[in-house]
Amino acid sequence: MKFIIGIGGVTNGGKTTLTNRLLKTLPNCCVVHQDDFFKKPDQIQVGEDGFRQWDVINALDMEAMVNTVKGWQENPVKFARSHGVSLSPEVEESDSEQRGIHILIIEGFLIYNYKPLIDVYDKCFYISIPYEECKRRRRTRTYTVPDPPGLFDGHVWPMYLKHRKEMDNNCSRIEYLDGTTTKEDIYNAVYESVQNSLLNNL
Ligand SMILES: Nc1ncnc2c1ncn2[C@@H]1O[C@H](COP(=O)(O)OP(=O)(O)O)[C@@H](O)[C@H]1O
Ligand SMILES: O=C(O)c1ccc[n+]([C@@H]2O[C@H](COP(=O)([O-])O)[C@@H](O)[C@H]2O)c1
Repeated sequence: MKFIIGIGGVTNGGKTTLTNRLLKTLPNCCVVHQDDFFKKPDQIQVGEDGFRQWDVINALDMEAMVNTVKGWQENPVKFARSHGVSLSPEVEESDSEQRGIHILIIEGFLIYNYKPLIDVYDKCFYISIPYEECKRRRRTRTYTVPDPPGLFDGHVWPMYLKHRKEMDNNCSRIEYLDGTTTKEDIYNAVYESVQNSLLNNL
């Protein structure tokens, strides 16, 4: 069985933290990080506001991201091996590539704002945190391209609000998580919800 989990959420909401924990506990679990598909800085347009427009879907090579997801869908065993993910004995010892549960986590801040991806998820999660907490966490973070002064209020947060509205209209299956509760509580809620869905799908 193949099963795809979406972990979306606002920047610094805790997506990577949650994903890394799930990767350690879910069987045969691979990941696709949306951040790995950012285009190069010289390909990112400068907007009328004077900022490079990083927080829009065009800043990402979404075609390449979808192709990576398709690669997993076509052969999750091959994908796991080529990404150094260890497989359960049930899968390793079987002659059939189809045996066992294969899980893919798709993690990122705009994973529910791109039409070709919306229908791939078996489970959709979204982590939110309030403005002040988001701004505080973002200040402690260094991206490959550091934030210029004013980027958060001038671009990041307004784009988040816009995409959030778009996403709420696009996808009705999302389970919302409060990113200000503890890492442990968030992980437990998601793990339990995934387990229930896996049992129902068997
Ligand atoms: N539940 C939480 N409570 C407090 N801090 C958190 C929580 N989850 C993540 N963080 C912290 O917030 C920051 C951003 O987390 P990260 O998982 O990298 O976010 P994202 O991948 O959504 O951008 C990190 O410093 C992380 O330790
Ligand atoms: O990873 C990069 O190359 C990169 C370069 C410039 C900006 N980013 C920021 O990455 C943010 C999304 O990632 P995340 O992990 O904070 O959800 C988004 O708000 C962008 O402004 C990321």
